[in-house]
Amino acid sequence: MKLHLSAPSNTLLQNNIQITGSKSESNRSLLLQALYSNISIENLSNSDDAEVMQKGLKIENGVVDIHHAGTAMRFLTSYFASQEGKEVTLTGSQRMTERPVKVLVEALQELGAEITYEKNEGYPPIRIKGKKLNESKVSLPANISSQYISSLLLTAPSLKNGLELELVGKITSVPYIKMTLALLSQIGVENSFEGNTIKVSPKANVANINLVVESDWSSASYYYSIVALSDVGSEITLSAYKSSSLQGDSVLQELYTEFGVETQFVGNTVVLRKVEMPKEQKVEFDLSNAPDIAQTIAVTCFGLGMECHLTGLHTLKIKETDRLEALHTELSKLGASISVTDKDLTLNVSNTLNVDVAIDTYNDHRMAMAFAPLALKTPLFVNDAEVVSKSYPDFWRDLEKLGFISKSV
Ligand SMILES: O=C(O)C1=C[C@@H](OP(=O)(O)O)[C@@H](O)[C@H](O)C1
Ligand SMILES: C=C(OP(=O)(O)O)C(=O)O
Repeated sequence: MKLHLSAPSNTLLQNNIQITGSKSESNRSLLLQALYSNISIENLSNSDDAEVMQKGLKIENGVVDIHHAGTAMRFLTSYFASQEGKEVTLTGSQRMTERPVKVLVEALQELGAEITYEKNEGYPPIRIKGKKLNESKVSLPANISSQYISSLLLTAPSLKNGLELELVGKITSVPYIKMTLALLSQIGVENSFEGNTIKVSPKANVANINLVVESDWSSASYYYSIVALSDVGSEITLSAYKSSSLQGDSVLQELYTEFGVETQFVGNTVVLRKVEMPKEQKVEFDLSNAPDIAQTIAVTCFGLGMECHLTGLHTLKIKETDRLEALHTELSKLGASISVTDKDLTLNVSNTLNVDVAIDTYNDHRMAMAFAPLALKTPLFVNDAEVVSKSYPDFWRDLEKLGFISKSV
């Protein structure tokens, strides 16, 4: 589906949007629920990634296809490795077969798991024969993806002796590890994270508990961008959020003050309000703790004609697409002056803003959603717009609620 997207006739925006549950919290909660059946979940994400996770967890034997869902691929690897009697092949989309899992597979093998590669060493598809994992200590590199660590931690309480992880190197995407540990704490699993060591105690049963998933902050980022690019006085209310969030992307509240967006909590909603911009016309952010909002921020800066220097982006090359290359290509098409390395991005001021550019999305939901707010500045096309369903299936419908005009062409 190719969409042509243009601005609302009134760019003084006023609306309420209900955003689906965090896919990160959902997929963690689902895995814990598979281990402890008396966990219930509220505000589960309606995303493709949560759907494939639910389907995957039901399979006992055979092929589990998790499409583009990185969390499902990584979380299910430890889960199936520790499930005696189950034997599965975990696979996914073409891109998933290019996203590395070696660090996780090797850590699990050291714990006693039986996992083999079906095609290329280090990458899915992988064949897993579930076994009792008897070892309880392992070290692994922590600078490639935090999902490997969360994967081990989620399965840890079901192991006979729990788990002790030693993280080697600079730890990336730390808030996601803390989210995993916080959810373990919520269900009563003891854990600690001191220096480079994480310990999780075993737990046979948990008390009945209802996990309430907060709505997705990464999805909220597109509204931060929309408000940043709209008229002073615009206001969008998002629900349902918690003032003490487990999601690292809630840092948007601070970062977007640089773009004239104020955030206020009213009950379980956040109100985003556009105020006068600060004088500073350049931002520098280290996003190693919030990699999923890099695309949103780069596009906001371009739309506002601001310079930016984003660092800590070393994980972006192995996500749904090489996001650094994708940003470079698509922002250049629009007229940006941009340079990228394998870990940072620099946007210089450019006076060009091309009209009706067709944005390619590279099977990456965040490419589609990050560029959409730019329609407030110039009409554009979005190719393969359906990719948004990976995390936010209602995205285009919600933009229409704000008055954006989207036409399938
Ligand atoms: O654990 C999680 O839920 C996630 C961790 C992050 O990945 P990395 O740790 O690979 O950066 C993030 O990009 C992804 O969208 C979700
Ligand atoms: C990187 C992402 O997802 P995953 O790694 O779970 O596929 C994302 O949603 O931006």
